[in-house]
Amino acid sequence: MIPGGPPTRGTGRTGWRTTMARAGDGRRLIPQLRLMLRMAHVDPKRWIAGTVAASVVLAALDTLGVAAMVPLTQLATGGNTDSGVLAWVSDVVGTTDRSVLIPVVAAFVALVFIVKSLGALAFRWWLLGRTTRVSALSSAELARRYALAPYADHRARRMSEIYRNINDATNQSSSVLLGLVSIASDALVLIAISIVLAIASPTVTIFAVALFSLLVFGVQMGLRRRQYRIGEEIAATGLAAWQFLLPGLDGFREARLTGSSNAFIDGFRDARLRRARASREMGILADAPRYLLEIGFVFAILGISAILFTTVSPSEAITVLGVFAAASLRALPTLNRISGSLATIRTGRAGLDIVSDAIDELDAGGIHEERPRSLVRFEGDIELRDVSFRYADSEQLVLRNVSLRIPHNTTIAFVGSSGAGKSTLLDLVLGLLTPTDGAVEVGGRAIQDDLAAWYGELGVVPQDVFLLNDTLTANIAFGVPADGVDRARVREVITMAQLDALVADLPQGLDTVVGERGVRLSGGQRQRIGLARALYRRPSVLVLDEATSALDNLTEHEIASTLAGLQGSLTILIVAHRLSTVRHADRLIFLSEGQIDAQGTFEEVRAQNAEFARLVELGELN
Ligand SMILES: Nc1ncnc2c1ncn2[C@@H]1O[C@H](COP(=O)(O)OP(=O)(O)OP(=O)(O)O)[C@@H](O)[C@H]1O
Repeated sequence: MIPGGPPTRGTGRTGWRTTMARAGDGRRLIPQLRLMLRMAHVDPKRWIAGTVAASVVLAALDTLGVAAMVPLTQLATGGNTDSGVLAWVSDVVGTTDRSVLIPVVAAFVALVFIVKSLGALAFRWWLLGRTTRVSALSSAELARRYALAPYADHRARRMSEIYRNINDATNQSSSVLLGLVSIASDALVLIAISIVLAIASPTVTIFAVALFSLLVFGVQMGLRRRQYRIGEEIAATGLAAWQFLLPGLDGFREARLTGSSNAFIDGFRDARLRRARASREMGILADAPRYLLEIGFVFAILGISAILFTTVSPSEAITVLGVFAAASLRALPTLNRISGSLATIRTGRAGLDIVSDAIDELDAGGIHEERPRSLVRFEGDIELRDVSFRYADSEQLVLRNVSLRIPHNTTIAFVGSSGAGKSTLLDLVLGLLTPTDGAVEVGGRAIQDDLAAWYGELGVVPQDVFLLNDTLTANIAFGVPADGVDRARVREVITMAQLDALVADLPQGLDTVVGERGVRLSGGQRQRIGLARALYRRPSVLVLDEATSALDNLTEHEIASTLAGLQGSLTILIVAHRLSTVRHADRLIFLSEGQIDAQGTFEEVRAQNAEFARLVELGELN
């Protein structure tokens, strides 16, 4: 573990501590599973009906197969064909000749087992299909809720936890579902087998059921808590693995330059090794009951033989033993599967707890509805009325009673020293953050009333432009399906963002793949693509957040002239440290410690505010 590196265990609401406290809390299981099925848009009633129907058919076939062993063993041991089951069988087949009856009954038994095995395989196929689908759909739904969560909540989350929850925890959760359904259908089979055995010999049945129940119950009670713990360890190590992998690979440059790549990967390796140990223990604890059951079976055979050979005739004893052996042949794998399913459920519970806690937390935060651009548009001046803001995890107000009117189609630049609150103010105007007090209105309407409509008005150029691994066109039309892209508009914004020379240089022009696996672009080129992307949407408000920081002087000058050309035709909001970017704004807003200290033209603010004058002098805005 690297000093100061990521903790190996989560401590958030969805972390391991909460799960530890609840290990074994069976009351939450059904509501949690219902929640998961709801997330996957699966109707539990149809699911349960299908499972019960299939399980009943399979159990009936099982019963038939085991029951058919009675006449078969009776025939083999020379039982009388004039009475009982054998008389009925001879009647159906139409002969009492054993050389005909034995192969016919044996063929029937074989047929029943084949049909039952194929049926069981089909049921498993269906069940696995349903549970893996639930896993995929609930994972996608969780990802959707994370992606549509309020921005402030998102910023407070750890990416490693989001990745772990969306991937590992949903997989663990669906294994609980699979385990439960498997147990339900296996239990039906066991009951059916016990009924047949009880008809053949009640004493043997009571003995066998008591012995196996005791074995299964005893072993499972012993394993219970350990299996929960293993599930928690798997969830915790999943989180730890992401926590080391992300800085090691996402933070590649920093890791390389600080010589900490190996330390991060060592942390990742330790987490994976811990997980491997937990997985091994999980496998052993799931398998161990099987061996104990097999030993139990041998004792059962000995015990039953002792009972039978001392109480009934040898031929009757052999018949009952034959039925018992056939029943055990079916019951043992079923019991083993039940032990395995119980292990899966217990180790999967940690994941289910994590997913349901995450959903509770996401639901409490609310969800942003994405809608197409509304017909009722936001038009007019932007007005901040007495806006104060505090981040949820902090006591201090970052902005205090800010009141400000931004007239329609003007260009406003926000300036101030680092930490003054510029980006926070911008996020409030964008509607990404909600004021703690006060309101942001446009044309007299609060933007929070219809955020989707407000977002439709905005074109935002961030400091760090996110590039899709796709063509330049797709990167500019961001999110618009290929057949819906307005190529003429793409060309227009390419020119506006001073990208013509770049396009001319690219091997396939606008259709060149850029980004991760395509042509690498410089920081300045990325920022210009960001500008083209923002303009493509024909915004009525263009927002640049440190968006010219990576441009060389010449490009910055050209972008500034593009902005100057746009000035007056739309509202432009700029946060920048560069003097040349903010110099020609209609108005500068100087922020200091969360309040507006001065506003006016560049020269007016310079004359009014000593701190701003000093920043200009020090070249901090240059
Ligand atoms: N998520 C957060 N939780 C708590 N405090 C925060 C959070 N984000 C920012 N802050 C604090 O809010 C204050 C304003 O930050 P903000 O990023 O708005 O400043 P800024 O003027 O844009 O700074 P810079 O020019 O350095 O980007 C800072 O003191 C910062 O530490």
